[in-house]
Amino acid sequence: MTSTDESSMTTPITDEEIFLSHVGGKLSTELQSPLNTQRDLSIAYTPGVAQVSRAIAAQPELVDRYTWTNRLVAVVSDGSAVLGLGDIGARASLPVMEGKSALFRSFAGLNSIPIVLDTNDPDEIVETLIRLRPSFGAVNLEDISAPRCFEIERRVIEALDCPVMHDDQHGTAIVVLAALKGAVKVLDRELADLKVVISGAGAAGVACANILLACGIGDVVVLDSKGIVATDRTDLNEFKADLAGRTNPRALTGGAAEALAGADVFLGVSAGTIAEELIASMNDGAIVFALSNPDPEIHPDVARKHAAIVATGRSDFPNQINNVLAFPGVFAGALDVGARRITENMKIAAAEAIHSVAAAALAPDYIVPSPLDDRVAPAVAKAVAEAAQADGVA
Ligand SMILES: NC(=O)C1=CN([C@@H]2O[C@H](COP(=O)(O)OP(=O)(O)OC[C@H]3O[C@@H](n4cnc5c(N)ncnc54)[C@H](OP(=O)(O)O)[C@@H]3O)[C@@H](O)[C@H]2O)C=CC1
Ligand SMILES: CC(=O)C(=O)O
Ligand SMILES: [Mg+2]
Repeated sequence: MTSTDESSMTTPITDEEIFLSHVGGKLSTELQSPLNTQRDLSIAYTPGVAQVSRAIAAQPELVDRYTWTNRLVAVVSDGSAVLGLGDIGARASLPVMEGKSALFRSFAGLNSIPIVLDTNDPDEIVETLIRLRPSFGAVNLEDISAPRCFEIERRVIEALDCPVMHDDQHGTAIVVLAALKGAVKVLDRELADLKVVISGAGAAGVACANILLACGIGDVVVLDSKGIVATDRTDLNEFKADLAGRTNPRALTGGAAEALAGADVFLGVSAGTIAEELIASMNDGAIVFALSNPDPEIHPDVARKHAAIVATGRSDFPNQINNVLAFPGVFAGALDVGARRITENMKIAAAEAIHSVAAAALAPDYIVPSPLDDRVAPAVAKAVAEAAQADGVA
C-alpha cells in the first residue's frame, strides 16, 4: 500500500513540536521475552546465559544465532558532513544518526545502533570499527566528509567481513539513478542523451557521477566550490582529478553558469545555492534535483518556473529523492543472504527496484515512490539479495 498521508501535513510543523518529539532521543531497545519471574531471570541471565556464552566460545559462528548482532546495523559517523550542515561534530550528528536507525527499523525491520566517533582521523575510525566488529552485523557509514570518506569506506570494507556502505555515496547514487529513470520516462527521453551537471564533488557528487557514467550517460559535468572539475585544474585532490578525466566531455571551463547553459539535468549535492537565472538557462524540459538537506540549492517553487521536473531531498515536497529509499532495503537484502560485500550490481539492482515500484504511475510529481510506500524496502531487498547471489558474494 502507498501511504501519502497528506492530512498529516496540513498543520504547520512548529519548532516546539520538533524539539518535543526529540526529548530523550528517538530510539529505545525492546526485549524479545519479558523478565518477570525467577525462571525468566535464570534463563536470560545467570546461570542460563553462561551455557550460551560457553557454546559461542567453543563455536564462534553461533553468535549469529544466539545474539542480535547478525542483523544489527551500526550507523557510524564522525559528524564531519552532517546533511548540508557541515562539520558539526559527533554529538550534534546524533539526532540524524538516531533518525537513520529509526528508518532502518521502520522501513526494513532491522535493528540499528548509532555510533558517533570523537575523531576525524581515518586510522582511528577504521581501527575503532575493527575493534567493535563483534558488536554488529553491518556498517552504514554516514555523513563523513570527502575526501576522507573514500579512503575510510575502502579500508573498512577491506577490514570487515560484513556489508559496509557509505550511505551518502551509494545510497544517494542509487536513488538518483532511480529518479532519473523515472524522469526520463515521464519526459519521453533517453538517459544516454542527457547533459547532466552535478554540483558537489564530495561523497554524494562523486558516487552519483560514477553511477550515471556506468549507466551510459556520457555528458556529465561536475562542479565543486571552485568551479568545473576539469583536467586543467591544478588544485584537485586525487578523486576529483580522476573524475575530471572521465567527465566534462565538452572540455568546459568556468563555473555553474558555463556548465548549466544548455544542460538538461541539475543535480545539487553541494549544500550551496544556485541562482534562478542559471536554472532558466537550462534546456526546455529541464530536470532539477536540488537535494541538499535541509535547504535545497534552489526553492522548488522557483525551480518549477523553469523546469519540467523538480525534486528535493526533503519530506515536505513532492519527489523526495533521499537515500532513505535505498539503505534500509540494501542492508536488509545483503543481510538476508549473508552477503559479505555490496557490489555495483547490487546497487544498480536497488535503483531498478525503486524505479519499478513507481513505474506504473509515473508523473512529473511522482518520479520516485514515497519513502512511506511499504513496497519499497522489500522490493529493494529482494533485488539486492538476488544480485548478491548472482555476483557470488552471498
Ligand atoms: N538527498 C539525499 O539523499 C542526500 C543529500 N545530500 C546532500 O548533499 C550535500 C553534500 O553532501 P556530501 O556529499 O556528503 O558532502 P561533502 O562534504 O562530502 O561534499 C560537499 C561538496 O560540495 C561542494 N560544494 C560546496 N559548496 C559548493 C558550491 N557553492 N557549489 C558547488 N559545490 C559546492 C564541496 O566543494 P569542495 O570540494 O570544493 O569543498 C564538496 O565537493 C549535503 O547538503 C547533503 O545534505 C547528501 C547525501 C544524500
Ligand atoms: C539524506 C542524507 O543522508 C544527507 O542529506 O546527508
Ligand atoms: Mg547523510
